[in-house]
Amino acid sequence: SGLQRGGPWIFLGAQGQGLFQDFCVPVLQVAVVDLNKTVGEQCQAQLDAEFGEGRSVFIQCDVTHGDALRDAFQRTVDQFGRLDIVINNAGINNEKNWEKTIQVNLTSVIKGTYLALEHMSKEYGKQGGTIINVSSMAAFLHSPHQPVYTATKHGVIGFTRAMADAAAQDDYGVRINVLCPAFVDTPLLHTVEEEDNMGKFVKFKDDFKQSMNKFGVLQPSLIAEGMMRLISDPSLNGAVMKITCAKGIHFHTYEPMSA
Ligand SMILES: NC(=O)c1ccc[n+]([C@@H]2O[C@H](COP(=O)([O-])OP(=O)(O)OC[C@H]3O[C@@H](n4cnc5c(N)ncnc54)[C@H](O)[C@@H]3O)[C@@H](O)[C@H]2O)c1
Ligand SMILES: CCCCC[C@H](O)CC\C=C/C=C/C=C/[C@@H](O)[C@@H](O)CCCC(=O)O
Repeated sequence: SGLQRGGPWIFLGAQGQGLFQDFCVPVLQVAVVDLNKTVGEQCQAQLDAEFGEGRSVFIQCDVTHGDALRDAFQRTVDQFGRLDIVINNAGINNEKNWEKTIQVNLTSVIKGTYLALEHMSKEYGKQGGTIINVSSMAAFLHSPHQPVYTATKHGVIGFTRAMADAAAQDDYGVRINVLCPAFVDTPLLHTVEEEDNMGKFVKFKDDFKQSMNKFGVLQPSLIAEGMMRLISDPSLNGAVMKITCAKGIHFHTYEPMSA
């Protein structure tokens, strides 16, 4: 991957579980892409403080706006000269406006992956790279309060595994993996309390809290560690990394299909 080269990253969905403090990359160039200006500027200020000015750029962008997303990739490449790592992390939890949830959590991950390939794949004459698509343990443990969120996170896994096969078979030089955290201590967790987000499923909020108590809540630093492993291990392609309090960082295994 580009990690050894300290190559440019694009990180879509900035709040990103407060991840940046926990990435220990010696030479870092990163574009933080987020809808929320305050969050994006805070991330950039953290990066400036940690790594020095000029290594990062904040690009305000709604990932559901196709042209804006394309521009965000182009601006990143214009600024840093190339792209090595893409993390499709932006996600929302909105069962009331569930079409938007599909747009952000699934459609934009697909678009972000295709744009990443345009800038990194050998198919396009580029040098290779690595992509992480963020799913969730919700894809493995169904719960009544998030049917559409759950569907999108299933979709992210299916899309990523199929694309990883395509990348390997057609020699894109790009590894594509998926990361599935359990509950993580970020603002997203609080959205389950809000009728505006959950619609009629808000009545299950106590069940949701019970699940959190049962399974525990992860700190963002462990998610950063998982991402670093996906980025730096050249053997990983099509991997489904799970991160839970009980088992830490581990991988889902699939039974081979019998004929
Ligand atoms: N927090 C958890 O418990 C948890 C668990 C499993 C998976 N996840 C996944 O991790 C990812 C990050 O979530 P988080 O917990 O850091 O949430 P968060 O709400 O703290 O951060 C998500 C970021 O995405 C940005 N974003 C939302 N919609 C956007 C859009 N249309 N365009 C651009 N940016 C947009 C937000 O502004 C925010 O900064 C999501 O995909 C989420 O589904 C979270
Ligand atoms: C409000 C939106 C936030 C979404 C929250 C997450 O996306 C949903 C996380 C859902 C479930 C987490 C379950 C965790 C379980 C584990 O601790 C573990 O016991 C399961 C182990 C299964 C395995 O690893 O094979």
